[in-house]
Amino acid sequence: MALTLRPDLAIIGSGSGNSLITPFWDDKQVVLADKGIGATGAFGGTCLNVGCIPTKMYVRPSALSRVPQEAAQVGVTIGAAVADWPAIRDRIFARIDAVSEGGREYRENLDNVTLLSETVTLTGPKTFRTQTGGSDTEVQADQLVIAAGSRPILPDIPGMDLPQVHTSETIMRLDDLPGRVLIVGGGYIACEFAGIFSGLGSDVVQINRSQGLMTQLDDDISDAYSAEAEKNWSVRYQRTLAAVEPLERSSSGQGPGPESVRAHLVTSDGRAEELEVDIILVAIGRKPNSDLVGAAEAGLDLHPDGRIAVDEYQRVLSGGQPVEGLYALGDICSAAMLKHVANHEARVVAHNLENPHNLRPVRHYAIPSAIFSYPEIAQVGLTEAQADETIGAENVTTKTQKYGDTAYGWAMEDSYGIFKVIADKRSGEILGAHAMGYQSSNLIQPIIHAMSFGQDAYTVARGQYWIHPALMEVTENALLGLDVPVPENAPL
Ligand SMILES: Cc1cc2nc3c(=O)[nH]c(=O)nc-3n(C[C@H](O)[C@H](O)[C@H](O)COP(=O)(O)OP(=O)(O)OC[C@H]3O[C@@H](n4cnc5c(N)ncnc54)[C@H](O)[C@@H]3O)c2cc1C
Ligand SMILES: NC(=O)c1ccc[n+]([C@@H]2O[C@H](COP(=O)([O-])OP(=O)(O)OC[C@H]3O[C@@H](n4cnc5c(N)ncnc54)[C@H](O)[C@@H]3O)[C@@H](O)[C@H]2O)c1
Repeated sequence: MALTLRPDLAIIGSGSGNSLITPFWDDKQVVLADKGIGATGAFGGTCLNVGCIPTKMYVRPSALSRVPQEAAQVGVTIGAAVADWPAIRDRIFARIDAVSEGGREYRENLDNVTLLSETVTLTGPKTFRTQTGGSDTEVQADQLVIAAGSRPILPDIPGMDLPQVHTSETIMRLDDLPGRVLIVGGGYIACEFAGIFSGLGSDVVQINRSQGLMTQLDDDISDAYSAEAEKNWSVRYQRTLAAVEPLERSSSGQGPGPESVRAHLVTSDGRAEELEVDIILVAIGRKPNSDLVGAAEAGLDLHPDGRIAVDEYQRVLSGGQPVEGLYALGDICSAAMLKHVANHEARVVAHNLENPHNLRPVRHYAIPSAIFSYPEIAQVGLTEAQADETIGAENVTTKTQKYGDTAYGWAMEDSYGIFKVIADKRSGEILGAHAMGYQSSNLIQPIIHAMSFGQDAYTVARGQYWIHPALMEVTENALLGLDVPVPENAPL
């Protein structure tokens, strides 16, 4: 028999959606539905279980494994690093699994929250249906938030169901460090895992369709990063994966191990190549889960890439009009699939759910991101090409500061770090920044701050002390190198 729940609020997705259950709802009824994520069906969404947090917890040991190399450049000999994959993996997931399980238990034990650990499908704009314990449950909510995220894309080619073929959802739980890894893709996930595995000691081959890695970034950064990556692991451009086949150990016990696979690659000019590896990571993008929740069938508007369409208040659109009390947030609707964006949208949605007569808009300006690869990359705002197109190249000023030309860069013996700032030469307005190098995700924060609060480049550079000789002088010097006006009574 069908059970019908009529909560004040229903949420699909326990990632960023979980944070919507504020004290405001303590005396009201909430339904939270999540099917679980990754190999363990975990509670709490992508970032915690299979995304930002575990990847960065792998980045740290991988970076430490490179210390002997870096130390040698400044005259210190350290013995070869040995990465203990099971120990690294277990440290990471002991912490993460406990947080995820604790989060699930907390929600299960709240009197005002019903947790449905099932896949749910919309039956109308604010109703959905699930199967729990063998009986249908229908949820008819006063207000509904769709925060169902995104999932990895797998190409439709032979061999994608082999156990050696992974996405970011499974690769972090491997039994052992793989000897030979093929990474398919040249974006965020591919570049982060290429950095992780090569640092820990695997032989990494990364293939990408285009010429260059992270080609969506500013050209100078994409070029510089690609050049560094080529030094640190094997990179092959203009190739795609066509098929994967399993390889068996020969009867003589010789040849590839029982768990190897042969990857069939195709070059852009049609040549076939083969590669034997232990595992393959496919990281060619993610798609929004709007199909999983049945958004189109429920009459919701979708972008061509499958994202749910929302207005500036994160209200879901149907026939071009916002549906009252229906919101979406995070990867399922956002152009920027980033956790800090999903978190901001969740704060806006939380406010709007609680204050339907005083809606607040989202702020999608100066959205930064970092790629925690080796080297690390960080970016915010326009690329130089976008700035040229937006305000005319004659009005654009840029400065690229090398880490190696600052005092701390000398201390590090840095040979590759760069920090590029782009500004409007007429006003000093900062339009963007793009950096590659040690801690670039931190060095870029003053630029994000300045762009968010409308501070001009000169004032930011000279209106505050910069600690000498900290690495942050890279950012200061980049700003000082811009050809921008000095405001009247400018700080000295
Ligand atoms: C490997 C990796 C590394 C990343 N690193 C970073 C980083 O360093 N920095 C950064 O800013 N971003 C990073 N991201 C992106 C970031 O993780 C996402 O942008 C963010 O987690 C999205 O949050 P969300 O709430 O929209 O979705 P999610 O956290 O994915 O939550 C959606 C939930 O909905 C559930 N669900 C989906 N469909 C249904 C359904 N029909 N019924 C019931 N439940 C359903 C899913 O199981 C999931 O738990 C990374 C992503 C990946 C994959
Ligand atoms: N540090 C971070 O903030 C972080 C880390 C990981 C993921 N993310 C988020 O997750 C999203 C998804 O990451 P991603 O790396 O999967 O996607 P991506 O969009 O960053 O990169 C996809 C890559 O795959 C290539 N590609 C696409 N189709 C292909 C095909 N058929 N064959 C071969 N190559 C193909 C593209 O050229 C591109 O290089 C990112 O865009 C980002 O928003 C963020």
